[in-house]
Amino acid sequence: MLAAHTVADVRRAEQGLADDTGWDVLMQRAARGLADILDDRLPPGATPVVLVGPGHNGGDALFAAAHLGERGRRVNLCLLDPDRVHGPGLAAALAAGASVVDSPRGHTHLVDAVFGIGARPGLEGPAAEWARWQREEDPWTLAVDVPSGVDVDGGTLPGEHLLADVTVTFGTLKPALLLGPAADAAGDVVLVDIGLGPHLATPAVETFTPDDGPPAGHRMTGDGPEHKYSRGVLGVAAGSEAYAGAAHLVVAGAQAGPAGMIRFAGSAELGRRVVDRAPEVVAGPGRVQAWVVGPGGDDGTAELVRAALTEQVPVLLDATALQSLPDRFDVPALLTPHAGELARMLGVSRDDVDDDPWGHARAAASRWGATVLLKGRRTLVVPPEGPTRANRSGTRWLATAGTGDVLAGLAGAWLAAGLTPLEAGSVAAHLHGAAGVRANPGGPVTASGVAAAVPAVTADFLAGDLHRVRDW
Ligand SMILES: NC(=O)C1=CN([C@@H]2O[C@H](COP(=O)(O)OP(=O)(O)OC[C@H]3O[C@@H](n4cnc5c(N)ncnc54)[C@H](OP(=O)(O)O)[C@@H]3O)[C@@H](O)[C@H]2O)[C@@H](O)CC1
Ligand SMILES: Nc1ncnc2c1ncn2[C@@H]1O[C@H](COP(=O)(O)OP(=O)(O)O)[C@@H](O)[C@H]1O
Ligand SMILES: [K+]
Repeated sequence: MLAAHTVADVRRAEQGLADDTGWDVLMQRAARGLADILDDRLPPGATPVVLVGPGHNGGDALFAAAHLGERGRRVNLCLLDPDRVHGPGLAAALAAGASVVDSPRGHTHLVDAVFGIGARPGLEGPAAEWARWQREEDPWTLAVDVPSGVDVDGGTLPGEHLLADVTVTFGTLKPALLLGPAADAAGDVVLVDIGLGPHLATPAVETFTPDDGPPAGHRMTGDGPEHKYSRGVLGVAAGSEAYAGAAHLVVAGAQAGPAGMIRFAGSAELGRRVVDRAPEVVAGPGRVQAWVVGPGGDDGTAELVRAALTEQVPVLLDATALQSLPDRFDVPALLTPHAGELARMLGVSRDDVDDDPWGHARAAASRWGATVLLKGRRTLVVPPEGPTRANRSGTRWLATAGTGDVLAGLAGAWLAAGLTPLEAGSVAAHLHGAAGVRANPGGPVTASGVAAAVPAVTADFLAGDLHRVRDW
Protein backbone atom coordinates (compact mmCIF):
# COMPACT_ATOMS: atom_id res chain seq x y z
CA MET A 1 0.00 0.00 0.00
CA LEU A 2 1.06 3.53 -0.74
CA ALA A 3 -0.01 5.88 2.05
CA ALA A 4 -0.92 9.55 2.34
CA HIS A 5 -0.93 11.50 5.59
CA THR A 6 -2.50 14.79 6.63
CA VAL A 7 -0.40 17.91 7.07
CA ALA A 8 -0.72 17.67 10.87
CA ASP A 9 0.55 14.08 10.84
CA VAL A 10 3.41 14.97 8.48
CA ARG A 11 4.42 17.81 10.77
CA ARG A 12 4.36 15.51 13.81
CA ALA A 13 6.45 12.89 11.99
CA GLU A 14 8.94 15.51 10.77
CA GLN A 15 9.32 16.74 14.34
CA GLY A 16 9.93 13.18 15.54
CA LEU A 17 12.58 12.58 12.89
CA ALA A 18 14.17 16.01 13.38
CA ASP A 19 14.48 15.29 17.11
CA ASP A 20 16.76 12.40 16.09
CA THR A 21 18.63 13.90 13.16
CA GLY A 22 18.24 17.70 13.28
CA TRP A 23 16.09 19.67 10.79
CA ASP A 24 18.88 20.22 8.28
CA VAL A 25 19.15 16.53 7.54
CA LEU A 26 15.48 16.40 6.47
CA MET A 27 15.78 19.28 4.06
CA GLN A 28 19.08 17.99 2.66
CA ARG A 29 17.56 14.55 2.00
CA ALA A 30 14.55 16.17 0.31
CA ALA A 31 16.76 18.47 -1.77
CA ARG A 32 19.08 15.71 -2.93
CA GLY A 33 16.18 13.46 -3.93
CA LEU A 34 14.59 16.35 -5.79
CA ALA A 35 17.83 17.20 -7.60
CA ASP A 36 18.31 13.58 -8.68
CA ILE A 37 14.81 13.42 -10.17
CA LEU A 38 15.19 16.79 -11.88
CA ASP A 39 18.49 15.71 -13.34
CA ASP A 40 16.83 12.60 -14.66
CA ARG A 41 13.70 14.26 -16.09
CA LEU A 42 15.04 17.54 -17.50
CA PRO A 43 16.34 17.35 -21.07
CA PRO A 44 20.12 17.93 -21.35
CA GLY A 45 20.82 21.63 -21.68
CA ALA A 46 17.34 22.81 -20.58
CA THR A 47 17.39 25.74 -18.15
CA PRO A 48 14.52 25.41 -15.69
CA VAL A 49 13.00 28.32 -13.83
CA VAL A 50 12.25 27.70 -10.15
CA LEU A 51 9.32 29.61 -8.64
CA VAL A 52 10.49 30.10 -5.06
CA GLY A 53 8.07 30.79 -2.20
CA PRO A 54 8.84 32.03 1.32
CA GLY A 55 8.96 28.75 3.25
CA HIS A 56 10.77 25.44 3.41
CA ASN A 57 9.19 24.34 0.14
CA GLY A 58 11.22 27.07 -1.54
CA GLY A 59 14.20 26.00 0.60
CA ASP A 60 14.05 22.43 -0.73
CA ALA A 61 14.14 23.70 -4.31
CA LEU A 62 16.94 26.20 -3.65
CA PHE A 63 19.20 23.49 -2.24
CA ALA A 64 18.22 21.26 -5.19
CA ALA A 65 19.15 24.14 -7.53
CA ALA A 66 22.52 24.26 -5.79
CA HIS A 67 23.06 20.54 -6.51
CA LEU A 68 22.09 21.05 -10.15
CA GLY A 69 24.44 24.02 -10.45
CA GLU A 70 27.27 21.94 -9.01
CA ARG A 71 26.50 19.31 -11.66
CA GLY A 72 26.88 21.95 -14.38
CA ARG A 73 23.25 22.85 -15.11
CA ARG A 74 22.01 26.45 -15.43
CA VAL A 75 19.03 27.26 -13.19
CA ASN A 76 16.99 30.47 -13.00
CA LEU A 77 15.14 31.54 -9.88
CA CYS A 78 11.99 33.67 -9.58
CA LEU A 79 11.44 34.84 -6.00
CA LEU A 80 7.89 35.45 -4.75
CA ASP A 81 9.18 37.92 -2.17
CA PRO A 82 12.93 38.70 -2.07
CA ASP A 83 12.54 39.76 1.57
CA ARG A 84 11.07 36.38 2.57
CA VAL A 85 13.11 33.57 1.16
CA HIS A 86 15.03 30.65 2.67
CA GLY A 87 18.36 32.45 3.25
CA PRO A 88 20.82 29.54 3.40
CA GLY A 89 19.09 27.90 0.42
CA LEU A 90 19.33 31.06 -1.68
CA ALA A 91 22.99 31.55 -0.74
CA ALA A 92 23.79 27.95 -1.73
CA ALA A 93 21.95 28.22 -5.07
CA LEU A 94 23.63 31.53 -5.97
CA ALA A 95 27.04 30.20 -4.95
CA ALA A 96 26.49 27.26 -7.32
CA GLY A 97 25.77 29.63 -10.23
CA ALA A 98 21.97 30.03 -10.22
CA SER A 99 20.61 33.42 -11.40
CA VAL A 100 17.63 35.41 -10.16
CA VAL A 101 15.25 36.51 -12.95
CA ASP A 102 12.22 38.82 -12.84
CA SER A 103 9.75 36.68 -14.72
CA PRO A 104 9.29 33.03 -15.70
CA ARG A 105 8.18 34.02 -19.22
CA GLY A 106 9.88 32.11 -21.99
CA HIS A 107 10.97 29.15 -19.88
CA THR A 108 9.87 25.75 -21.15
CA HIS A 109 10.68 23.93 -17.89
CA LEU A 110 9.29 24.94 -14.51
CA VAL A 111 9.87 23.87 -10.92
CA ASP A 112 6.98 24.85 -8.63
CA ALA A 113 8.36 25.52 -5.14
CA VAL A 114 5.95 28.29 -4.20
CA PHE A 115 4.13 26.55 -1.33
CA GLY A 116 4.13 23.08 0.15
CA ILE A 117 2.26 21.73 3.13
CA GLY A 118 2.24 25.21 4.70
CA ALA A 119 -0.04 26.51 1.94
CA ARG A 120 -3.38 28.15 2.39
CA PRO A 121 -5.33 26.95 -0.65
CA GLY A 122 -5.71 29.39 -3.53
CA LEU A 123 -2.98 31.59 -4.96
CA GLU A 124 -3.12 35.37 -4.92
CA GLY A 125 -1.03 38.28 -6.16
CA PRO A 126 2.16 37.42 -8.06
CA ALA A 127 1.69 33.69 -7.39
CA ALA A 128 -1.72 33.82 -9.09
CA GLU A 129 -0.10 35.61 -12.04
CA TRP A 130 2.41 32.76 -12.27
CA ALA A 131 -0.52 30.33 -12.46
CA ARG A 132 -2.03 32.32 -15.34
CA TRP A 133 1.34 32.42 -17.10
CA GLN A 134 1.63 28.65 -16.71
CA ARG A 135 -1.74 28.11 -18.40
CA GLU A 136 -0.71 30.40 -21.26
CA GLU A 137 2.76 29.00 -22.00
CA ASP A 138 2.22 25.45 -20.71
CA PRO A 139 5.80 24.64 -19.62
CA TRP A 140 6.67 21.12 -18.48
CA THR A 141 6.29 21.37 -14.71
CA LEU A 142 7.63 19.53 -11.71
CA ALA A 143 5.92 20.39 -8.40
CA VAL A 144 7.85 20.20 -5.15
CA ASP A 145 5.90 18.21 -2.52
CA VAL A 146 2.47 19.35 -3.83
CA PRO A 147 1.24 21.60 -6.64
CA SER A 148 1.04 25.06 -5.07
CA GLY A 149 -2.41 26.39 -4.26
CA VAL A 150 -4.24 23.06 -3.84
CA ASP A 151 -6.05 22.08 -0.64
CA VAL A 152 -3.42 19.62 0.60
CA ASP A 153 -5.58 17.75 3.12
CA GLY A 154 -8.91 17.75 1.27
CA GLY A 155 -7.95 17.46 -2.39
CA THR A 156 -10.19 20.36 -3.44
CA LEU A 157 -9.22 23.25 -5.71
CA PRO A 158 -10.80 26.32 -4.14
CA GLY A 159 -8.88 28.92 -6.14
CA GLU A 160 -5.93 29.57 -8.43
CA HIS A 161 -3.31 26.81 -8.38
CA LEU A 162 -0.42 25.46 -10.40
CA LEU A 163 -0.50 22.23 -12.44
CA ALA A 164 2.22 19.61 -12.59
CA ASP A 165 3.37 16.88 -14.93
CA VAL A 166 5.26 15.32 -12.03
CA THR A 167 5.05 15.92 -8.30
CA VAL A 168 8.02 14.92 -6.16
CA THR A 169 6.76 14.47 -2.63
CA PHE A 170 8.70 13.85 0.57
CA GLY A 171 8.36 11.23 3.29
CA THR A 172 4.77 10.19 2.51
CA LEU A 173 2.10 11.15 0.00
CA LYS A 174 -0.38 13.90 0.89
CA PRO A 175 -4.16 13.32 0.47
CA ALA A 176 -4.40 15.82 -2.41
CA LEU A 177 -2.02 13.66 -4.44
CA LEU A 178 -4.49 10.76 -4.42
CA LEU A 179 -7.95 12.26 -4.37
CA GLY A 180 -10.32 14.89 -5.55
CA PRO A 181 -9.78 17.25 -8.42
CA ALA A 182 -6.37 18.14 -6.91
CA ALA A 183 -4.93 14.73 -7.78
CA ASP A 184 -5.36 15.54 -11.45
CA ALA A 185 -3.29 18.70 -10.92
CA ALA A 186 -0.38 16.63 -9.55
CA GLY A 187 0.49 14.46 -12.57
CA ASP A 188 2.73 11.45 -11.83
CA VAL A 189 3.64 11.23 -8.18
CA VAL A 190 7.16 10.26 -7.13
CA LEU A 191 7.93 9.63 -3.46
CA VAL A 192 11.32 10.53 -2.00
CA ASP A 193 12.11 8.66 1.20
CA ILE A 194 13.49 11.03 3.83
CA GLY A 195 13.21 8.56 6.72
CA LEU A 196 9.80 9.61 8.10
CA GLY A 197 8.43 6.03 8.07
CA PRO A 198 8.87 5.09 11.75
CA HIS A 199 7.35 8.40 12.86
CA LEU A 200 4.18 8.28 10.75
CA ALA A 201 0.72 7.64 12.23
CA THR A 202 -2.15 5.76 10.55
CA PRO A 203 -2.59 7.14 7.03
CA ALA A 204 -5.56 9.24 6.00
CA VAL A 205 -5.65 7.66 2.54
CA GLU A 206 -4.04 4.60 0.99
CA THR A 207 -3.88 3.02 -2.45
CA PHE A 208 -2.79 -0.31 -3.92
CA THR A 209 0.60 -0.75 -5.55
CA PRO A 210 1.43 -3.47 -8.12
CA ASP A 211 2.99 -5.64 -5.41
CA ASP A 212 -0.13 -5.74 -3.26
CA GLY A 213 -1.95 -9.04 -3.10
CA PRO A 214 -5.28 -9.96 -1.58
CA PRO A 215 -6.03 -8.99 2.01
CA ALA A 216 -6.21 -11.69 4.65
CA GLY A 217 -9.59 -13.01 5.68
CA HIS A 218 -11.29 -14.03 2.46
CA ARG A 219 -12.75 -17.49 2.43
CA MET A 220 -10.69 -18.76 -0.51
CA THR A 221 -7.51 -19.18 1.48
CA GLY A 222 -9.03 -20.42 4.74
CA ASP A 223 -7.56 -23.51 6.37
CA GLY A 224 -10.83 -25.42 6.57
CA PRO A 225 -12.40 -27.64 3.93
CA GLU A 226 -13.20 -25.77 0.73
CA HIS A 227 -16.46 -26.14 -1.11
CA LYS A 228 -18.83 -23.80 -2.85
CA TYR A 229 -20.63 -22.78 0.33
CA SER A 230 -17.41 -22.14 2.21
CA ARG A 231 -16.42 -19.70 -0.55
CA GLY A 232 -19.62 -17.75 0.03
CA VAL A 233 -22.93 -17.43 -1.75
CA LEU A 234 -23.97 -14.07 -3.19
CA GLY A 235 -27.59 -13.07 -3.56
CA VAL A 236 -28.33 -10.76 -6.49
CA ALA A 237 -31.50 -8.67 -6.61
CA ALA A 238 -31.00 -6.62 -9.75
CA GLY A 239 -32.67 -5.81 -13.04
CA SER A 240 -36.28 -5.21 -13.92
CA GLU A 241 -38.57 -5.33 -16.92
CA ALA A 242 -37.12 -2.04 -18.16
CA TYR A 243 -33.49 -2.82 -17.26
CA ALA A 244 -33.03 -6.53 -17.80
CA GLY A 245 -29.43 -5.96 -18.87
CA ALA A 246 -28.47 -4.88 -15.35
CA ALA A 247 -29.33 -8.37 -14.08
CA HIS A 248 -26.99 -9.96 -16.64
CA LEU A 249 -24.19 -7.49 -15.96
CA VAL A 250 -24.32 -7.80 -12.17
CA VAL A 251 -24.24 -11.57 -12.57
CA ALA A 252 -21.31 -11.31 -15.01
CA GLY A 253 -19.39 -9.16 -12.50
CA ALA A 254 -20.25 -11.52 -9.66
CA GLN A 255 -19.17 -14.59 -11.65
CA ALA A 256 -15.80 -12.92 -12.17
CA GLY A 257 -15.32 -12.80 -8.40
CA PRO A 258 -14.42 -15.39 -5.80
CA ALA A 259 -17.86 -16.39 -4.48
CA GLY A 260 -18.81 -20.07 -4.70
CA MET A 261 -22.34 -19.55 -5.97
CA ILE A 262 -24.81 -16.88 -7.07
CA ARG A 263 -28.51 -16.90 -6.28
CA PHE A 264 -30.68 -14.65 -8.40
CA ALA A 265 -33.74 -13.11 -6.76
CA GLY A 266 -36.12 -11.46 -9.17
CA SER A 267 -39.16 -12.19 -11.28
CA ALA A 268 -39.47 -15.75 -12.59
CA GLU A 269 -39.21 -14.45 -16.16
CA LEU A 270 -36.01 -12.49 -15.49
CA GLY A 271 -34.61 -15.47 -13.55
CA ARG A 272 -35.16 -17.70 -16.60
CA ARG A 273 -33.36 -15.24 -18.84
CA VAL A 274 -30.44 -14.94 -16.43
CA VAL A 275 -30.07 -18.73 -16.17
CA ASP A 276 -30.28 -19.09 -19.95
CA ARG A 277 -27.18 -16.91 -20.26
CA ALA A 278 -25.45 -18.04 -17.08
CA PRO A 279 -26.44 -21.64 -16.30
CA GLU A 280 -24.30 -21.68 -13.13
CA VAL A 281 -26.72 -19.25 -11.44
CA VAL A 282 -29.45 -20.59 -9.18
CA ALA A 283 -32.70 -18.64 -9.56
CA GLY A 284 -34.80 -18.67 -6.42
CA PRO A 285 -34.54 -18.25 -2.67
CA GLY A 286 -31.96 -19.75 -0.31
CA ARG A 287 -29.29 -18.74 2.20
CA VAL A 288 -26.64 -16.23 1.12
CA GLN A 289 -23.55 -14.68 2.75
CA ALA A 290 -24.10 -11.24 1.15
CA TRP A 291 -26.60 -9.36 -1.00
CA VAL A 292 -26.30 -7.01 -3.95
CA VAL A 293 -29.48 -4.98 -4.36
CA GLY A 294 -30.43 -2.17 -6.70
CA PRO A 295 -28.81 -2.05 -10.16
CA GLY A 296 -31.50 -1.63 -12.79
CA GLY A 297 -34.18 -1.82 -10.13
CA ASP A 298 -37.75 -0.53 -10.20
CA ASP A 299 -40.45 0.35 -7.66
CA GLY A 300 -40.01 -2.99 -5.97
CA THR A 301 -36.44 -2.22 -4.91
CA ALA A 302 -37.38 -0.73 -1.52
CA GLU A 303 -38.98 -4.03 -0.52
CA LEU A 304 -35.92 -5.98 -1.73
CA VAL A 305 -33.65 -3.77 0.41
CA ARG A 306 -35.85 -4.30 3.44
CA ALA A 307 -35.89 -8.08 2.89
CA ALA A 308 -32.10 -8.25 2.43
CA LEU A 309 -31.49 -6.28 5.61
CA THR A 310 -33.57 -8.65 7.70
CA GLU A 311 -31.16 -11.49 6.84
CA GLN A 312 -28.37 -9.84 8.86
CA VAL A 313 -25.69 -10.48 6.23
CA PRO A 314 -23.47 -7.84 4.54
CA VAL A 315 -25.23 -5.83 1.84
CA LEU A 316 -24.10 -3.86 -1.19
CA LEU A 317 -26.67 -1.26 -2.24
CA ASP A 318 -26.40 0.45 -5.63
CA ALA A 319 -28.47 2.66 -7.94
CA THR A 320 -32.22 2.56 -7.08
CA ALA A 321 -31.52 0.93 -3.72
CA LEU A 322 -29.67 4.08 -2.62
CA GLN A 323 -33.07 5.79 -2.40
CA SER A 324 -34.31 3.27 0.18
CA LEU A 325 -31.63 3.43 2.84
CA PRO A 326 -32.39 2.65 6.48
CA ASP A 327 -31.64 5.37 9.00
CA ARG A 328 -28.43 3.54 10.09
CA PHE A 329 -27.04 0.15 9.11
CA ASP A 330 -26.77 -2.65 11.65
CA VAL A 331 -25.02 -4.96 9.15
CA PRO A 332 -21.77 -4.35 7.22
CA ALA A 333 -22.86 -2.21 4.27
CA LEU A 334 -21.21 -1.02 1.08
CA LEU A 335 -22.99 1.80 -0.79
CA THR A 336 -21.82 2.37 -4.37
CA PRO A 337 -23.14 5.70 -5.71
CA HIS A 338 -21.75 7.73 -8.58
CA ALA A 339 -21.52 11.49 -7.97
CA GLY A 340 -25.12 12.16 -9.03
CA GLU A 341 -26.48 9.45 -6.75
CA LEU A 342 -24.39 10.63 -3.80
CA ALA A 343 -25.62 14.19 -4.39
CA ARG A 344 -29.20 12.95 -4.23
CA MET A 345 -28.52 10.97 -1.04
CA LEU A 346 -27.11 14.06 0.65
CA GLY A 347 -29.47 16.66 -0.83
CA VAL A 348 -26.68 18.62 -2.53
CA SER A 349 -25.84 19.30 -6.17
CA ARG A 350 -23.68 17.09 -8.36
CA ASP A 351 -21.21 19.97 -8.73
CA ASP A 352 -20.84 20.07 -4.94
CA VAL A 353 -19.82 16.39 -4.98
CA ASP A 354 -17.49 16.82 -7.97
CA ASP A 355 -15.77 19.76 -6.23
CA ASP A 356 -15.23 17.84 -2.99
CA PRO A 357 -15.74 14.12 -3.53
CA TRP A 358 -13.91 13.01 -0.39
CA GLY A 359 -15.76 15.42 1.91
CA HIS A 360 -19.14 14.27 0.63
CA ALA A 361 -18.28 10.57 0.67
CA ARG A 362 -17.06 10.94 4.25
CA ALA A 363 -20.26 12.76 5.21
CA ALA A 364 -22.35 9.89 3.81
CA ALA A 365 -20.19 7.20 5.44
CA SER A 366 -20.61 8.79 8.82
CA ARG A 367 -24.30 9.66 8.27
CA TRP A 368 -25.30 6.06 7.51
CA GLY A 369 -22.58 4.10 9.32
CA ALA A 370 -21.70 2.43 6.00
CA THR A 371 -18.70 2.21 3.69
CA VAL A 372 -19.23 4.49 0.69
CA LEU A 373 -17.66 3.62 -2.65
CA LEU A 374 -17.93 6.78 -4.74
CA LYS A 375 -17.48 5.85 -8.41
CA GLY A 376 -15.68 8.08 -10.85
CA ARG A 377 -12.33 8.63 -12.46
CA ARG A 378 -10.71 8.17 -9.07
CA THR A 379 -13.07 5.92 -7.20
CA LEU A 380 -12.94 6.37 -3.42
CA VAL A 381 -13.84 3.78 -0.82
CA VAL A 382 -14.56 5.51 2.48
CA PRO A 383 -15.32 3.54 5.64
CA PRO A 384 -17.13 5.18 8.57
CA GLU A 385 -13.78 5.21 10.40
CA GLY A 386 -10.18 4.69 9.36
CA PRO A 387 -8.19 5.25 6.18
CA THR A 388 -9.91 5.87 2.87
CA ARG A 389 -8.85 3.78 -0.13
CA ALA A 390 -8.26 5.79 -3.31
CA ASN A 391 -8.38 3.77 -6.51
CA ARG A 392 -5.75 4.47 -9.14
CA SER A 393 -6.57 1.79 -11.69
CA GLY A 394 -8.75 2.26 -14.75
CA THR A 395 -9.25 4.07 -17.99
CA ARG A 396 -11.62 6.79 -19.07
CA TRP A 397 -13.16 4.21 -21.42
CA LEU A 398 -14.82 2.70 -18.34
CA ALA A 399 -17.29 5.58 -18.47
CA THR A 400 -19.75 3.46 -20.45
CA ALA A 401 -23.18 2.07 -19.61
CA GLY A 402 -23.23 -0.98 -17.38
CA THR A 403 -19.69 -0.97 -16.01
CA GLY A 404 -21.10 0.11 -12.64
CA ASP A 405 -23.35 -2.96 -12.63
CA VAL A 406 -20.31 -5.19 -13.24
CA LEU A 407 -18.51 -3.48 -10.36
CA ALA A 408 -21.47 -4.03 -8.05
CA GLY A 409 -21.52 -7.76 -8.82
CA LEU A 410 -17.76 -8.09 -8.41
CA ALA A 411 -17.66 -6.21 -5.10
CA GLY A 412 -20.65 -8.25 -3.90
CA ALA A 413 -18.79 -11.47 -4.67
CA TRP A 414 -15.82 -10.36 -2.56
CA LEU A 415 -18.23 -9.40 0.25
CA ALA A 416 -19.80 -12.85 0.08
CA ALA A 417 -16.28 -14.32 0.17
CA GLY A 418 -15.79 -12.73 3.58
CA LEU A 419 -14.02 -9.40 3.02
CA THR A 420 -15.09 -6.28 4.88
CA PRO A 421 -16.94 -3.64 2.85
CA LEU A 422 -13.72 -1.58 2.71
CA GLU A 423 -11.63 -4.48 1.45
CA ALA A 424 -14.31 -5.81 -0.90
CA GLY A 425 -14.98 -2.39 -2.40
CA SER A 426 -11.34 -1.43 -2.83
CA VAL A 427 -10.24 -4.81 -4.21
CA ALA A 428 -13.16 -4.81 -6.65
CA ALA A 429 -12.48 -1.23 -7.80
CA HIS A 430 -8.79 -2.05 -8.29
CA LEU A 431 -9.52 -5.20 -10.32
CA HIS A 432 -12.38 -3.59 -12.26
CA GLY A 433 -10.18 -0.65 -13.32
CA ALA A 434 -7.33 -2.95 -14.31
CA ALA A 435 -9.78 -5.16 -16.25
CA GLY A 436 -10.97 -2.06 -18.09
CA VAL A 437 -7.40 -1.51 -19.29
CA ARG A 438 -6.75 -5.20 -20.00
CA ALA A 439 -10.01 -5.58 -21.98
CA ASN A 440 -8.75 -3.26 -24.71
CA PRO A 441 -5.64 -1.20 -23.86
CA GLY A 442 -6.10 2.38 -25.03
CA GLY A 443 -9.50 1.89 -26.63
CA PRO A 444 -13.21 1.48 -25.97
CA VAL A 445 -14.64 -1.35 -23.90
CA THR A 446 -18.06 -2.76 -23.15
CA ALA A 447 -19.22 -3.63 -19.67
CA SER A 448 -19.39 -7.31 -20.70
CA GLY A 449 -15.83 -7.07 -22.01
CA VAL A 450 -14.66 -5.66 -18.68
CA ALA A 451 -16.32 -8.52 -16.79
CA ALA A 452 -14.65 -11.04 -19.12
CA ALA A 453 -11.22 -9.53 -18.38
CA VAL A 454 -11.58 -9.66 -14.58
CA PRO A 455 -10.64 -13.34 -13.92
CA ALA A 456 -7.17 -13.08 -15.51
CA VAL A 457 -6.52 -9.77 -13.76
CA THR A 458 -7.60 -11.41 -10.51
CA ALA A 459 -5.10 -14.23 -10.99
CA ASP A 460 -2.29 -11.68 -11.30
CA PHE A 461 -3.57 -9.85 -8.22
CA LEU A 462 -3.70 -13.06 -6.19
CA ALA A 463 -0.08 -13.66 -7.21
CA GLY A 464 0.86 -10.12 -6.07
CA ASP A 465 1.89 -9.26 -9.61
CA LEU A 466 -0.73 -6.96 -11.17
CA HIS A 467 0.91 -4.36 -13.41
CA ARG A 468 -0.32 -1.87 -16.01
CA VAL A 469 -3.51 -1.08 -14.12
CA ARG A 470 -4.23 2.33 -15.66
CA ASP A 471 -3.87 4.15 -18.94
CA TRP A 472 -3.89 7.69 -17.54
N1 LIG B 1 10.21 21.22 7.89
C1 LIG B 1 11.27 20.67 7.22
O1 LIG B 1 12.42 20.73 7.62
C2 LIG B 1 11.00 19.99 6.00
C3 LIG B 1 10.02 20.47 5.18
N2 LIG B 1 9.96 20.07 3.94
C4 LIG B 1 9.45 21.01 2.97
O2 LIG B 1 8.89 22.13 3.62
C5 LIG B 1 7.57 22.36 3.15
C6 LIG B 1 6.75 23.02 4.18
O3 LIG B 1 7.41 24.19 4.49
P1 LIG B 1 6.72 25.37 5.29
O4 LIG B 1 6.10 24.84 6.52
O5 LIG B 1 7.74 26.39 5.45
O6 LIG B 1 5.56 25.83 4.35
P2 LIG B 1 5.56 26.30 2.82
O7 LIG B 1 4.44 25.55 2.20
O8 LIG B 1 6.85 26.25 2.16
O9 LIG B 1 5.15 27.85 2.85
C7 LIG B 1 4.58 28.46 3.95
C8 LIG B 1 4.76 29.92 3.76
O10 LIG B 1 3.97 30.33 2.68
C9 LIG B 1 3.06 31.34 3.07
N3 LIG B 1 1.79 31.04 2.42
C10 LIG B 1 1.11 29.89 2.48
N4 LIG B 1 0.04 29.91 1.69
C11 LIG B 1 0.02 31.12 1.11
C12 LIG B 1 -0.86 31.74 0.20
N5 LIG B 1 -1.94 31.11 -0.31
N6 LIG B 1 -0.57 32.99 -0.21
C13 LIG B 1 0.51 33.63 0.29
N7 LIG B 1 1.37 33.08 1.17
C14 LIG B 1 1.13 31.86 1.58
C15 LIG B 1 2.99 31.27 4.56
O11 LIG B 1 2.76 32.56 4.98
P3 LIG B 1 2.07 32.90 6.39
O12 LIG B 1 1.02 31.82 6.61
O13 LIG B 1 3.17 32.87 7.35
O14 LIG B 1 1.49 34.23 6.16
C16 LIG B 1 4.35 30.73 4.94
O15 LIG B 1 5.27 31.80 5.04
C17 LIG B 1 7.10 21.01 2.74
O16 LIG B 1 6.03 21.07 1.84
C18 LIG B 1 8.36 20.43 2.14
O17 LIG B 1 8.51 20.92 0.82
C19 LIG B 1 10.90 19.07 3.45
O18 LIG B 1 12.07 19.73 3.14
C20 LIG B 1 11.22 18.08 4.51
C21 LIG B 1 11.83 18.80 5.64
N1 LIG C 1 -13.77 9.30 -16.38
C1 LIG C 1 -13.66 8.07 -15.87
N2 LIG C 1 -12.45 7.46 -15.82
C2 LIG C 1 -12.34 6.22 -15.32
N3 LIG C 1 -13.37 5.48 -14.84
C3 LIG C 1 -14.59 6.03 -14.86
C4 LIG C 1 -14.80 7.35 -15.37
N4 LIG C 1 -16.11 7.61 -15.26
C5 LIG C 1 -16.70 6.51 -14.72
N5 LIG C 1 -15.78 5.56 -14.47
C6 LIG C 1 -16.03 4.23 -13.89
O1 LIG C 1 -17.03 3.58 -14.66
C7 LIG C 1 -18.00 2.95 -13.83
C8 LIG C 1 -19.36 3.61 -14.12
O2 LIG C 1 -20.30 3.23 -13.18
P1 LIG C 1 -21.77 3.85 -13.18
O3 LIG C 1 -21.71 5.32 -13.23
O4 LIG C 1 -22.53 3.22 -12.10
O5 LIG C 1 -22.31 3.36 -14.60
P2 LIG C 1 -23.57 2.42 -14.95
O6 LIG C 1 -24.66 2.84 -14.05
O7 LIG C 1 -23.85 2.72 -16.39
O8 LIG C 1 -23.14 1.02 -14.76
C9 LIG C 1 -17.49 3.09 -12.42
O9 LIG C 1 -16.71 1.99 -12.07
C10 LIG C 1 -16.61 4.34 -12.49
O10 LIG C 1 -15.61 4.36 -11.52
K1 LIG D 1 4.98 23.32 -4.45
